[in-house]
Amino acid sequence: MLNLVLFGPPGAGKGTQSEKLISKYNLVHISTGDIFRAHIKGQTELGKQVSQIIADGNLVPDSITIAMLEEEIKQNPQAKGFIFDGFPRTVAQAEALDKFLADNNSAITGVIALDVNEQELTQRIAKRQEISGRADDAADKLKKRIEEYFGKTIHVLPYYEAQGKLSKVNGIGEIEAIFTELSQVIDSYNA
Ligand SMILES: Nc1ncnc2c1ncn2[C@@H]1O[C@H](COP(=O)(O)OP(=O)(O)O)[C@@H](O)[C@H]1O
Repeated sequence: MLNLVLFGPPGAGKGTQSEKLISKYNLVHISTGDIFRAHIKGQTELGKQVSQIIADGNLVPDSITIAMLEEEIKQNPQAKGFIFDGFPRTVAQAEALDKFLADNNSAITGVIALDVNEQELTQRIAKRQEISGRADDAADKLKKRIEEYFGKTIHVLPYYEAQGKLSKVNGIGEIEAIFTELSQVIDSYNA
């Protein structure tokens, strides 16, 4: 199995690159942000529980997020591997994912962090909001999301670095050029 964590701050391009990677490597894409948004749109119980938290730019509690993630993995028993996009966002989530995969005789293959500076992120998301209309893309909410990233999520990096699983790729430049670099890292896992 090829289990990849695509890591990076809001607006780093995780979604864009995930779409390209799943078709190249035949993986299942799990974006916790997309799943939450689908629940909110479908007005499910979970959706109602998280909609305000997300609109405010805060992280959803670990217990809710981890349970949802595990459910999503279980629903794809035929998967050749997964790309985790937007998960794990806390060290507790990373530990839970490791444990869940180990219990299923699997593991994270590698973690690739897309490196993008804060100024570029803010510009990209301002542009995206014109199209997405996402409430959490508004300037004040975005500020909160970036704070959550640098306050909590960034600590996931040393967690994986200690396991020797972390690679970094420059997330600024042409989409195709970044995709090529990501592919090179992934191909090196099997080499
Ligand atoms: N792993 C997670 N843990 C906690 N909250 C999450 C997680 N994934 C997504 N969310 C919630 O969904 C929101 C949107 O996530 P996402 O679509 O990944 O956005 P982006 O990458 O643009 O920040 C987050 O700001 C957070 O509120």
